[in-house]
Amino acid sequence: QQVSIQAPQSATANDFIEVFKQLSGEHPGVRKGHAKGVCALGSFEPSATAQARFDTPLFSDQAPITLRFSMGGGNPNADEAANAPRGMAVMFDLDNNRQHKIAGLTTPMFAGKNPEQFLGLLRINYAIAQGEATSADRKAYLEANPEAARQGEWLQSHQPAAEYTSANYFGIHTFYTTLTNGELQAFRWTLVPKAGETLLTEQEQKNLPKSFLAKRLSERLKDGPVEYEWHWQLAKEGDPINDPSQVWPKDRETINVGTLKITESGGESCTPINFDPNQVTDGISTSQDPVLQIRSPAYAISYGKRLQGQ
Ligand code: HEM
Repeated sequence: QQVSIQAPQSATANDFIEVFKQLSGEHPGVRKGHAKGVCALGSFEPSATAQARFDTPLFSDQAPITLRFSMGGGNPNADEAANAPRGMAVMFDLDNNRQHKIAGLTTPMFAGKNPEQFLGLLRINYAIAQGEATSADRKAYLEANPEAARQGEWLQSHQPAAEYTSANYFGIHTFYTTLTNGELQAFRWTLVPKAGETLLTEQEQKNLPKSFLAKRLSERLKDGPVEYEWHWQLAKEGDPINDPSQVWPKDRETINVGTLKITESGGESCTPINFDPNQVTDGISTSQDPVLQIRSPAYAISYGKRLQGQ
């Protein structure tokens, strides 16, 4: 197979399921992305500011939440000390049988401005693993597709968090919310641990076993709940809406829309959930970010396969 430094012309949800399988092998019954993870439970308390400014049932009342923390990638035995993205997914159980879902990463940006750039990067990684391409090919690809390089650069220049609950998680994509005056406002979210970030030292990274995050989580929760503030950054005219490889300027107005409190971990309550972030409640809508859009069919294929034991 010829290695191309151009991103492919097209990328389908099935292309991703295929390349995840190539990169990580077949693991029947588990998620095709973020295969390794742990469930948690808790509650969400909206802030008075969120209730005053945004017209959505997401902020009507306190709500139970079901969460899953995970390692990026399709390997259920992933090394948790690696400089790799981690995920946090939350389902909010709202009144009147409504639900809202979010799923973010520990990196502020994604590895590509569109699915094609990300797919090209994964294909080069696979070609390298097969001995059919070299790191020079990868470098040439990233020079031709600089947006696909940003997430990797960020990961190389930041130590991973010491615990699942001591990291910031970024929603990355743009969503819209309805203001109480009826206008639409574009926003991006971040979950910020109230106790702050703690990072692995390079020494710990070398010595830790492959799996330590689920244990650290259950030990942490023995000391009491862990809390996150949920920050919504509001767009200004001209901010990139549909490009998840670009972050917005830090000075944008940011609202603390509420507190997520995590009380328990373990069990299987999150296993049968498809945390598709396009499944939003009333008063919230999705942007046309093509990476956000392709997540629905990719998650649905993965969900269907794992429910069938494939
Ligand atoms: C082309 C882009 C992407 C593809 C093809 C993709 C694919 C997948 C797949 C197949 C799953 C497993 C779903 C399941 O079986 O329930 C998954 C899980 C996940 N993805 Fe993505 N993803 C993409 C982009 C992103 C982005 C941009 C983020 C964060 C902003 C993200 C965060 C997550 C998280 C946190 C999970 C784990 C959810 C859980 O715990 O169930 N993904 N992804």
